[in-house]
Amino acid sequence: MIEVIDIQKSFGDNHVLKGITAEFEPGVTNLIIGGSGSGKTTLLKCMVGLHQPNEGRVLYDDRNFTEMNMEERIPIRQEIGMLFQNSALFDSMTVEQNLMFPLDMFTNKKRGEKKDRASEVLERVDLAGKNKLYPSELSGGMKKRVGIARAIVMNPKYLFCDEPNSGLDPRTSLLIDELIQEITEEYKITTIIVTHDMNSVMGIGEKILFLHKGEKWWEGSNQEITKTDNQELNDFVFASPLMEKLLR
Ligand SMILES: Nc1ncnc2c1ncn2[C@@H]1O[C@H](COP(=O)(O)OP(=O)(O)OP(=O)(O)O)[C@@H](O)[C@H]1O
Repeated sequence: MIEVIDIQKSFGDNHVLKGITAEFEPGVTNLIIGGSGSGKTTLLKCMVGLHQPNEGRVLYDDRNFTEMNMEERIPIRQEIGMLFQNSALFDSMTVEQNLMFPLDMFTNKKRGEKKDRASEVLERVDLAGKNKLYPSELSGGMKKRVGIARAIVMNPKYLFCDEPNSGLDPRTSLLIDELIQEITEEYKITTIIVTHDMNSVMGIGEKILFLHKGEKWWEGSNQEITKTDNQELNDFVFASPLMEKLLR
């Protein structure tokens, strides 16, 4: 479980996060949603240590990440998988080399073991046999799958996904969402997804945190989100006329 307790973050005079407190459970997909500029990415960066919050704490299974120095954070960092918006694969490396990169960096496994692990995770994301391809030879959806495979290659306890559907068509988005949800359940990962995609919210929003102007405005599930009378949340959920038609 990850807990954030009273997280505050400012950039100069811009008070972006105004005291966020939340819990993220393992084995379920936790979504952070909100309008542009509401502070979603800033919260995610505070959680993984890319930003230092001005106030508050981030606890990884009761371990106070915020007060650790760089060296003390290493074991927790190794338990974190990250899926970036653009998949962030190394273009000059094959799929297999991309997958072996974290294993080369952080483990003493033998080459054969690393290759086996790369093949194992590729199979898990339905890309068996694509080891020798380069990212330029893959579709956007396949790149995301490789990104997911790389994020889980170290068997993470925690998985952070920043806009996992950006740039994908609706059908591929759905498949990527389902894959993330399956992996989360299967390996009991604490998964946190930053998104503003309402399809994802309705599809895999088991636990949803809605940020508004740097505050936790609402939290609940996708079952509850369409029934709230919270005005700002309704404005977000029903921003598209299609959602209005389908869900009202
Ligand atoms: N490194 C930074 N330096 C200064 N200001 C920043 C920095 N990062 C974010 N901000 C500011 O923090 C606010 C929240 O930005 P953030 O990226 O967290 O929002 P968001 O909810 O993720 O938005 P979006 O959905 O558009 O990605 C914005 O006003 C932004 O300008």
